[in-house]
Amino acid sequence: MKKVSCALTIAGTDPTGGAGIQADLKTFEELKSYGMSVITSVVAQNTTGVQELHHIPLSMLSSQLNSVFSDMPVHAVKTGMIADKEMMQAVAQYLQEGHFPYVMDPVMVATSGDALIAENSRLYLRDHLLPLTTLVTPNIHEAVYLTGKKIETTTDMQEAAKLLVDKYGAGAALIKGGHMKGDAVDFLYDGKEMHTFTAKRIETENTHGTGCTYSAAVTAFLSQGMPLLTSVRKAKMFVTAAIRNSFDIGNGNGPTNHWAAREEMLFHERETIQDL
Ligand SMILES: Nc1ncnc2c1ncn2[C@@H]1O[C@H](COP(=O)(O)OP(=O)(O)O)[C@@H](O)[C@H]1O
Ligand SMILES: Cc1ncc(COP(=O)(O)O)c(N)n1
Repeated sequence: MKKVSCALTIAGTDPTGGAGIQADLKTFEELKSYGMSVITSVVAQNTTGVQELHHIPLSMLSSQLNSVFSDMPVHAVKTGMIADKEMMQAVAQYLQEGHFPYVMDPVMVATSGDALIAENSRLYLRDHLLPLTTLVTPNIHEAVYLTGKKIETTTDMQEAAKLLVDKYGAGAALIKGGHMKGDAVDFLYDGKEMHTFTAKRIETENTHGTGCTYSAAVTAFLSQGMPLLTSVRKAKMFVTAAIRNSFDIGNGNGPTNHWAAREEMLFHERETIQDL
C-alpha cells in the first residue's frame, strides 16, 4: 500500500484562489501531502479586498470536522480564519483529542485591511487555542494584538515570540517580518532557542496569501514527519520562491506562484546536495 501524508486545513475561502483554503490546498499538493479542507467561512474576496462574508453554521462546521476525523488519517492540521468564539470552541474539541502537529495562522485581517474575525473573539484564540499549538505564525500586527506589546524592532519581534511561548503556552512561535522594513526576517522561538530566517525583500505588491502559503507549507512538511526547524526552513524557501514568481494579476495585491515555488525549491535542494 502506498504511504501518504495527510494534511488538513480548517479555514475560510478565497474564490480568486490566492489565499485561505485554496492557497493551502495548492501548497499541500505542490509539497506532496494529501490535502483536506474544512471550511469555516465563505469569503467573497479578491486581490483588492473583501466584499462579503458568510460564516458556515456551527453544526455544519462540526459535521465537516466529524466527516474528516471519523474516516481519514490526519497527520497535521493548520487553522486559518476562524470567525468567532463558538467556531473556535468547536475546532478546539477536535484539536484537544488529536495526536498530530497543529499550526495556527492567527488570521485576523486580510492583506487589504478587511477584518476576518470578530474583534471580541481574538483573545479567545490566544487563551484557548494557542496552548494546543505546535506552532503559531503571526505577522507583526497579529503578534502585537496577541501580546499587547508594540513591535518596532527585531528585538521586539523576538520578545513577542518568547511571550507567546513562555506566557501564553504556544508550542513554538514564528513571528513574520513581511510588514517590517528591509529584508524579510522571521524569528522562530521553540521554547529553547531563537532561530532566524532571512530572505532578501522582493520588490512586489503581490503578497496576497503569503501567510497562508507559508503556514500551509510548514504543515505539509510536519505531516511528513519532518522536525519543526527543518519544516520552517523549507517553508521559508518555498514562500520566498512563491513571492519571487508571483502573478501580476487582479487589480490589487496579486497572488503567489505555488508551482514555481516547488520547482525552485527542488532545484535549490539538488544544488545544495551537489555542494556537499
Ligand atoms: N516582499 C517580500 N519579499 C520577501 N519575503 C516576503 C515579502 N513579504 C513577505 N515576505 C515573507 O513572507 C512570509 C509571510 O509574511 P507576512 O507578509 O509578514 O505575513 P502575512 O501574509 O500573514 O501578513 C514571511 O516569511 C515574510 O518574511
Ligand atoms: C479566507 C482568508 N484567510 C486568510 C487570509 C489572509 O491572507 P494573507 O496570507 O494574505 O494574510 C485571507 N485573505 N482570506
